[in-house]
Amino acid sequence: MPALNIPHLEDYDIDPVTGFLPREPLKRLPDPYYEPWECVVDDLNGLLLAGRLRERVHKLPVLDTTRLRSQREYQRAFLVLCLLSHGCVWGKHEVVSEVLPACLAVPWTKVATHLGLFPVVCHAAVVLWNWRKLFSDGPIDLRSECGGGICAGKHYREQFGTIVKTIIVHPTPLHSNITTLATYSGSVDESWFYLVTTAIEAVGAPSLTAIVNAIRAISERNHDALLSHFRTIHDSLQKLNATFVRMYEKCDPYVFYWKIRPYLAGWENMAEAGLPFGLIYEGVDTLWEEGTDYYADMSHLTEAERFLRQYRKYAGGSAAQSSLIHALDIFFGVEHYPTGDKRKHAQNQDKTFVTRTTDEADPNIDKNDRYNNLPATEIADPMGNDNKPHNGTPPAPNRNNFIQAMRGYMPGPHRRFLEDLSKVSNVRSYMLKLAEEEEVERGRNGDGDDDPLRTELLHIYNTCLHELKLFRDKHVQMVSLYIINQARKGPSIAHGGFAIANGEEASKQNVAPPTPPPSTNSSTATAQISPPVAPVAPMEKPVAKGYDIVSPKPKGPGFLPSRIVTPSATNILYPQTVLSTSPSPALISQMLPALGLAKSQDPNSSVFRGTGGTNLMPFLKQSRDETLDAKIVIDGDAVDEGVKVAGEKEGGQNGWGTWLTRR
Ligand code: HEM
Repeated sequence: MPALNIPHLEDYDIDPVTGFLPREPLKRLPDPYYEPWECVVDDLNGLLLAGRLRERVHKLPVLDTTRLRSQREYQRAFLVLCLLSHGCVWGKHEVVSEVLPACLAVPWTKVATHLGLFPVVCHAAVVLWNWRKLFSDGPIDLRSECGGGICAGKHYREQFGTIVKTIIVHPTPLHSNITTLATYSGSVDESWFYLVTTAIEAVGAPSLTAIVNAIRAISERNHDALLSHFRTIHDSLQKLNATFVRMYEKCDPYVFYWKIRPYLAGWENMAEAGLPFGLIYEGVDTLWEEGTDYYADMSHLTEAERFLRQYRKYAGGSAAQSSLIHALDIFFGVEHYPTGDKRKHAQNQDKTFVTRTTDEADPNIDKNDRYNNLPATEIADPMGNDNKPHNGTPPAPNRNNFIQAMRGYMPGPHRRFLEDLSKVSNVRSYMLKLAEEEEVERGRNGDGDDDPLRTELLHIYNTCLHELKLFRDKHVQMVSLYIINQARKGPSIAHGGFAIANGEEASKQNVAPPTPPPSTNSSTATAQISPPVAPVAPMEKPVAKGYDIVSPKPKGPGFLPSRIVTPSATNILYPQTVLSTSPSPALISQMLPALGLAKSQDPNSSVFRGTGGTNLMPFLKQSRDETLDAKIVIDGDAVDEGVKVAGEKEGGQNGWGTWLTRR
């Protein structure tokens, strides 16, 4: 049998201990030449709050990226440029900017190209390269041995001058050992959002070594070793799930949706957020290409085509870009298909691979979704490593959906790892072969007892898949709470904290004007308002509902409010004081350009978009179901029936997660 080309983690910038995370990211670029960038990052939150980030950015020189010396320096530069660029484009309560100035666009594009990325914020920037340890000898974890958690009541001996004191650290599972290097909003919620994901990468790291070792164990037919690697992966998956739900502890869904998420949006499918064509990278897409002396002749293009050529479109940051989850999917043979394509993993029915292609007409598939039109990917040689599929059936899984597209947003070496892993990962095929043997044995003896190790392997394979499916269950619940519920409820302070129209401008728009405080320069506030809103019906008597925003009964088309209530004593500095007398969230969304991706949505709407532009609920639920489909069934029984029942209780209708999402 030809030797398998099993990837070595180190060849792909993957650490055997920390996985896709570097041992420790660089905290600051060491060359003083890059201080102008670092200084703006130091002031980022303050500048955004003051509405002066763009002003400061425009004063930056166009720095040369050839002075960056190492991969870690490039990674730090990329994070810095993501922070400045997304801050600059989305602003804070400002009209979105569709041009990125050359001082950011040029170096960002160069650094991104070096790292194999697109110049847009991504999981690698804000999660993999955006943390540091608080105690250098502690773990990269949200549970710190130093602070307790797993070390109940640990005693520390600390020396104070000549006195040695014993300090008892009280155990609490809430102690953590990591913090972020930077955030857009300056909020602890944003830090926590990234840190939970960083910790997930850390607890998932041992599974990467186990994945490559398991593939090796299969090639050596070493079942004992294979079982041990499966156990490592199972352990990682359990920790991953336990870490994942800690998101609820310190990341408030409201803050996430209204204050954090807008910064993570990209410029694809973002017409509603104010970028209908994408973003112009000033100084990057010129007619002349300096390096090659190439002149792009555009004379054959229409004026409209030339206009559109100026813009670039990229999806925004999402943990869908986590190489860890992709690696697990590849290893277990989880197949993802275009959203709406309900094909099953045919193995469970007839032990063949799926053979249907996307050419078949399927009314559920959105043909206009570019993620549904990607080329098919290769899959591993099943079993024989001879490029011939197992059982002679054609391996034609077509992983051409959003999840596949997200690989374009991973660092080049990590993406290559996934590609190479796909070529050698024969685990599923092997497990199918074991399942066939088990079935034959059961047919013969009425049980599969002749090889308990084989039964155990099949069991743990399914149990791991069950954990992965649980992760996706919990994820769907989390997305409901953090996105869908927030969008439906609308901003909970009068105007989401955004500047609102006053005086003449407001009356033009039939918006009740707030009274500015005496010292306020009204022209600055009105300058923010641009799109006209549909006329609204005359006002009725206000209805106050405690701290809730007045929810008017919709009349007429859409969900435009039937009335707006005049604030009697408006105080724009403390808008909470006029909560019950403010315009409805729906109207606010329409009158303000500055909400970006944060929008209230019709509660009856069924389409909610992710930062990557997916119709997120059908997409995420399908992804979860596809994980379940990969389980191996023998004679109609899942090999892990017991686990399934227990898990379903946890993720089912009466679980605490469900309670949370109903709040
Ligand atoms: C507040 C927490 C979170 C929210 C609101 C959230 C939201 C979303 C959304 C909207 C998508 C759809 C894709 C898009 O359009 O961007 C998505 C996909 C995804 N997210 Fe999250 N996410 C959260 C946390 C996480 C964490 C901590 C992970 C861990 C790695 C994660 C992993 C994924 C993965 C792997 C996908 C791709 C779909 C799949 O494989 O099932 N998410 N997420």
